[in-house]
Amino acid sequence: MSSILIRGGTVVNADQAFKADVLTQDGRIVAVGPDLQAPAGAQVVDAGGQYVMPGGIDPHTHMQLPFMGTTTMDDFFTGTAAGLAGGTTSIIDFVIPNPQQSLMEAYQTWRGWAEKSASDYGFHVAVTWWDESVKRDMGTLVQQEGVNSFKHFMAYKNAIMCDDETLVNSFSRALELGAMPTVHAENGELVFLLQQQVLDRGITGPEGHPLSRPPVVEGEAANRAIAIAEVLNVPIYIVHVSCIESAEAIARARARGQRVYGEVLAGHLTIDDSVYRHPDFATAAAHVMSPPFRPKAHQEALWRGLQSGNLHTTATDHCTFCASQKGAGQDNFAKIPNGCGGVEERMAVVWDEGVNTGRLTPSEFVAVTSANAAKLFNLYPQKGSVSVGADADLVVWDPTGSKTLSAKTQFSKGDFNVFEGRTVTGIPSHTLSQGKLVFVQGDLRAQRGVGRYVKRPAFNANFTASKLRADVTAQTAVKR
Ligand SMILES: NC(=O)NCCC(=O)O
Ligand SMILES: [Zn+2]
Ligand SMILES: [Zn+2]
Repeated sequence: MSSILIRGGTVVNADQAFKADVLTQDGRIVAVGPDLQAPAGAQVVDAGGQYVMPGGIDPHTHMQLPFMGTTTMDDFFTGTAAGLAGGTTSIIDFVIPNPQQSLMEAYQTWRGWAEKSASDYGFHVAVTWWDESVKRDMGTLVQQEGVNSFKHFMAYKNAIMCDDETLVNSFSRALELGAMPTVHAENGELVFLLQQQVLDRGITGPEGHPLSRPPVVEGEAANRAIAIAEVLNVPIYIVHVSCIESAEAIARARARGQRVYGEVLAGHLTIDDSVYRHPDFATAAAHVMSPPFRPKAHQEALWRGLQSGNLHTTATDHCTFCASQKGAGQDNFAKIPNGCGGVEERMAVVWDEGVNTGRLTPSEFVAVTSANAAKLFNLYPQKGSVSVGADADLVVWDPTGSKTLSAKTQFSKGDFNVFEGRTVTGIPSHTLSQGKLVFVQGDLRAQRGVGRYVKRPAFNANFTASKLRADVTAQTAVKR
């Protein structure tokens, strides 16, 4: 039996914050309340002056991803370990089948890769093509494997991009199954065209990347995906919302009563597009991800989206490539592998820029770093809540602790840190995963292979309500 008593802290949940001790036993929270006694043999963590919060859930990572001719630096062990160092105790990663590859085959491959994880994890599965076997496999994944969300890339033409026919088929199937469709919203045809045009103008460096993926390209795809979801009466989740255009598309749809949810990345909240004009190729290329970082005005709109409740989760899209991998696009920005890190820094960056500036309360911070993702992907309250019976995935958060983020001190295997030199105030002092201390005052004790695959059952309430609404508002024929 292993037990930990976290004493003297302020428990922060998404709905309230209160002074209480937290007792864990065998991987679960068994008591939350004042003046708890430590059972014999329990370890005691002094949380005086600190917050005790649900461990972060990063609903968008890519560990060990084969992408654009190479594979990310962080695998499932190093990436989840880096997450634990930053207070993130669960990730939801992506199974991405090649077009024509069976979904089940790809799913089994990713499950194998993920066995080395140090923290708990789940998978969204991408639908990159369509036939009857895809439809059948979606059913197996939901009903037998605990996958309740499917991803659709509206970009990456000639690779994993979905056309509208696939979107419509897959969204319809997701509705039948009670699974959440999610989209990477960028118009891949326009990106393809603009990449050619920018290259033809002689712009071959990383500064061409944002020129080929302007906000309107993201806005068009977000509007299209939302419209398809509206017609089909299915909820939809838009990943890495980076700009005013797509944030407004979500806000408009929600104002019409549509169930649309939005995710925003720590990077898009804090980094602007000036990085692409850095004179050093490696520095500029290290920031190449899609959608790209945007002019500053977009950042404030994303914060307002989180504050207003029109955007719901914060993620990282953690997808690390090193300088030599990014060098594949030395003469052509379109060949630079897309992706940046952040799983280790998300919590601290969102706290520092969100809570320390008064944009978010500590409870709102918990909502956007864990509880909302847990609710949207049906993990709540097992995850995302400090309550009796929940998993003992916790972070003890020191609001006065400070550190300067850097590639030199990060645990992530990438050789670059997009938050380099940023000093953040508010950092984890302790992280607990499955009731074990895995990070203590800078000492990372992550263990390879102890992370568990977490099954996420199909949805009920949102989907039942959407179906009921469709029935109530159904068109009727005139009886003549
Ligand atoms: N975001 C990115 O640039 N790389 C990972 C794949 C994706 O999420 O689009
Ligand atoms: Zn994406
Ligand atoms: Zn991604």
